[in-house]
Amino acid sequence: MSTLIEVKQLSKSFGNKKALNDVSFTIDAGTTTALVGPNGAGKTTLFSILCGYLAPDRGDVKILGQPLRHPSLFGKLTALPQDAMLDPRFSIEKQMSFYGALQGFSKSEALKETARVLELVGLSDNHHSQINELSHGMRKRVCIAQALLGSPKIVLLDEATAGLDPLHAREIRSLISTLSDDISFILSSHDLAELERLCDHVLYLDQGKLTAHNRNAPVGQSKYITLQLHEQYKDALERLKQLSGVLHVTQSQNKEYIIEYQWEFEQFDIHLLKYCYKCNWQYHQLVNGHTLENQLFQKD
Ligand SMILES: Nc1ncnc2c1ncn2[C@@H]1O[C@H](COP(=O)(O)OP(=O)(O)OP(=O)(O)O)[C@@H](O)[C@H]1O
Repeated sequence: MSTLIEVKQLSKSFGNKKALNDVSFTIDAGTTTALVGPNGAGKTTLFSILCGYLAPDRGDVKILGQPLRHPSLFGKLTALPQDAMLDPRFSIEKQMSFYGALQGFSKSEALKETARVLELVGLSDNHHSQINELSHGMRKRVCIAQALLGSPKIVLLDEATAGLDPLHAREIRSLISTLSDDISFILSSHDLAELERLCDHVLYLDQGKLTAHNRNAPVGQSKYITLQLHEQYKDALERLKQLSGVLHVTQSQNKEYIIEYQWEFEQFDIHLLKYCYKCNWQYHQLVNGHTLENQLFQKD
């Protein structure tokens, strides 16, 4: 698997404030990465450095094997900033082809490229629409289309679904999921359930310090499954501990259990579901591994 981004010992301060403190990680091709962290953790600073908008104080960054701001990276890494704005005075086609021209496309190529990306985001019928004729979800899709101009390999999306209603947020998630076969996305969001569905690699930043998690990697000799039941059933914790193959069970929150089981146990999920059925428990959700929230915030 080829490495898309390699960051070594990256630091950035604003005055006395260490926004990024000795951050190192790699991102491989074909992964969708979540960038998670509380307010002020350093996410935007990291995005800004990767985009070349901000220079780091220290550290080494390679994107597609090249140093930051290398001319060959132009158009290969793009970003949708958190508060991307569209100009209400111009049609979508006009704005997009303008951005295409800034990327070096001729007028006719820019129009062709605009048509390509608008089709990708499902807005082929809206070339001539003005921004104020579009819903919030459609506007967000236009911004994503803008980030797709020139067929980038890496796209950074800062809070791509923030402020959208559940339906439009779902539309955007499904769009990202469809496009992620060809593009490696790095998504920053405060919505852990959203990142859970879309990402296989998590970068967790807190006060400028980073820990990385591979959500699919088995740990040691056991595996984990997170079970959410519909109700708080009597003795569920004790009964789950009795199930064959189970090594350890913790109750992470009301109605939710993290079950550690023997790694060689095949189809443990089916085994567990049959057990739920036998106990007359209705289950709400079954997630292989820890839920992202548990993985990041629970010490067990
Ligand atoms: N231009 C700046 N000048 C001074 N301090 C800054 C500047 N940019 C960021 N900081 C500080 O650096 C730290 C990291 O900020 P950053 O915006 O990267 O966090 P974030 O994780 O993106 O936060 P949020 O989730 O709230 O968007 C914060 O303490 C912030 O106040």
